[in-house]
Amino acid sequence: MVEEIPMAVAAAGGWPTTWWRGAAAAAVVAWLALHVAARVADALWWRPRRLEAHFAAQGVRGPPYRFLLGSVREMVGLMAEASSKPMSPPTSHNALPRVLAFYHYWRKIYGASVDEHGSIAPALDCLSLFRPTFLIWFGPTPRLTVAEPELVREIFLTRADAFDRYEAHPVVRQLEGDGLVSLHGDKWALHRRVLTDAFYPDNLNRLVPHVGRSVAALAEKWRGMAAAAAGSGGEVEVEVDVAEWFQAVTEEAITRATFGRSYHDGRAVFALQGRLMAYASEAFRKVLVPGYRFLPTKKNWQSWKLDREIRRSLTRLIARRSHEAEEEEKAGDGDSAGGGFRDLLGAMINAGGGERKKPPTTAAAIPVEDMLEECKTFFFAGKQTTTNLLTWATVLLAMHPEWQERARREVLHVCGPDELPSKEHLPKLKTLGMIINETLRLYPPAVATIRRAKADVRLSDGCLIPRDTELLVPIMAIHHDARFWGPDAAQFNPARFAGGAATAAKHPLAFVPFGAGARMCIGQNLARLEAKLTMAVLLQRFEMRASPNYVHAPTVLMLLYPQYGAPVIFRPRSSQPSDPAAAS
Ligand code: HEM
Repeated sequence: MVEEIPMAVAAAGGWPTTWWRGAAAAAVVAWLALHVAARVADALWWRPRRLEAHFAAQGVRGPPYRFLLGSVREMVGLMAEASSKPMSPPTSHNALPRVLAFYHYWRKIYGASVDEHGSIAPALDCLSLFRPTFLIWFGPTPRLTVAEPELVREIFLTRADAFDRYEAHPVVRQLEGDGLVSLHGDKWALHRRVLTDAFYPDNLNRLVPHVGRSVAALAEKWRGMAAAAAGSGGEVEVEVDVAEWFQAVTEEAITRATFGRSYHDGRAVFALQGRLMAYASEAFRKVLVPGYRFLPTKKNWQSWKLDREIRRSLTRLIARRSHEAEEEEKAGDGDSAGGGFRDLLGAMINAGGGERKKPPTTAAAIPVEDMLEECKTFFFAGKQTTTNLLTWATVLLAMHPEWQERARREVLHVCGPDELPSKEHLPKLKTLGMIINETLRLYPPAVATIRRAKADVRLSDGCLIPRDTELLVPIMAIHHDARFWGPDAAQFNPARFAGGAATAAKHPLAFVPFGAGARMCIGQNLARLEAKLTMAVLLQRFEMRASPNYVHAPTVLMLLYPQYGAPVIFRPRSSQPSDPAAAS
């Protein structure tokens, strides 16, 4: 062995040089390792500790930061425990402790002290004014929870330029698409400008007959099921899980809104998108397994294949629509969506104007790739959110027969017992509007939203929020806060909205089911239209009551769901319209 050394030394250019090089390399490696270790230690330990101290100095407290995990383990534990038991009592709407269990628990411990009259405790520093504000840790990232409407105003409206939309996890982004929801800067502004017109009520009103017919078709099916149950000796009624069935209504509406006259092709694409979302939601449950979405599992293969298929179909559809738009332009016919309806895809294609003369895959105002992502976003943002609203509204009407009867009287008075509600009818359904608002207050489909400070931000009260701090706005907590809604905050009382949404609470920003400011939900008119229309058609045709199989257990998995489904019993009303169009 000993003799071999000189040979190796010779081969490497001699002892001294090799020794020197080896030592230098080792030193560099050691320095690099130390540097990386210091950076990692700083990111995972010292920085969180410094931030903790920074916030503590401003009077903001929270659960202690734990290495790497932050508050996640406790948060998951609190949420799991809360969702292990249904609501008690079962008719209660005090759902906050169950849905945002971590928030409810920590707010009691760390929220700024407030006396029993709701006054701020004296001698507190600036941020304490924004009761209840406290700090939690999403891994090593600080997350300030902010449930004070004045501060929400600053985040969403007056200082919105200082905050960015939170960057969702890649699995969530795969679900929601890289459309409006996740865009920033000029690209977001362009898309928002191009799409806004299509969401104006005058345009959406053209969807009323289509959506109305799809609800009536659903009602016909349920009537048929009730008749079949009676035929086999049961009651003339049917129990359905509305959380499942309403998906057909919302899918129809968002497909029409997105594709307009290309509805049939669009429907095929969105059917694929629905399957893709089912796979992606499964991946979402495994989100804590790093890299899971890249593993060549059978499900992942299938979802990659589906994704390719969706892209191919949408690209073909866009190419065809672009060509048609060009032909119409030549013929001087500007009505590219047909029937006067301005659909979202058409709006994006037409945004190119003169650019459209280029082949559709080259640069246009909105490139094809971005249109694809935007269509995905509409499907994600528009379908499940509205399904949840319809579900909770139906559950609440089933739980509150007095309000159900009041709403039915109004619907029968305005629309009659046989007619499908029209666009002229909808604004007259005031009670139904109040019920929908109260549903959005108690059970907001989007329970929270997150912003990230783009730079160090000093708020108007003088408090400093360091760059990259996330701000969690727990929409549901604000909606349930007795300081703004009064002592009956946890009760179902649509009458509080009799004077409109802006004045229903003590603060106009205490009701934000669709967010606020420039990034407010672009689809809220569509969601409200679908909700009013669906409820009106069902009230005309059925009496509804809660099923004994229903377990009241709202829970959150991205959105607010009924944990064990939403079975509701529908009994057809005797003076029943039979709508032949709906049955077809
Ligand atoms: C009950 C139903 C709905 C609820 C509760 C809801 C809720 C919300 C909320 C809270 C935001 C703002 C999030 C934030 O500020 O971080 C938002 C944004 C958005 N919503 Fe909705 N939404 C609903 C229906 C719809 C529908 C039908 C569409 C149809 C396309 C839609 C599309 C969007 C889009 C694209 C954004 C992002 C807007 C932007 O950043 O410019 N939503 N939604």
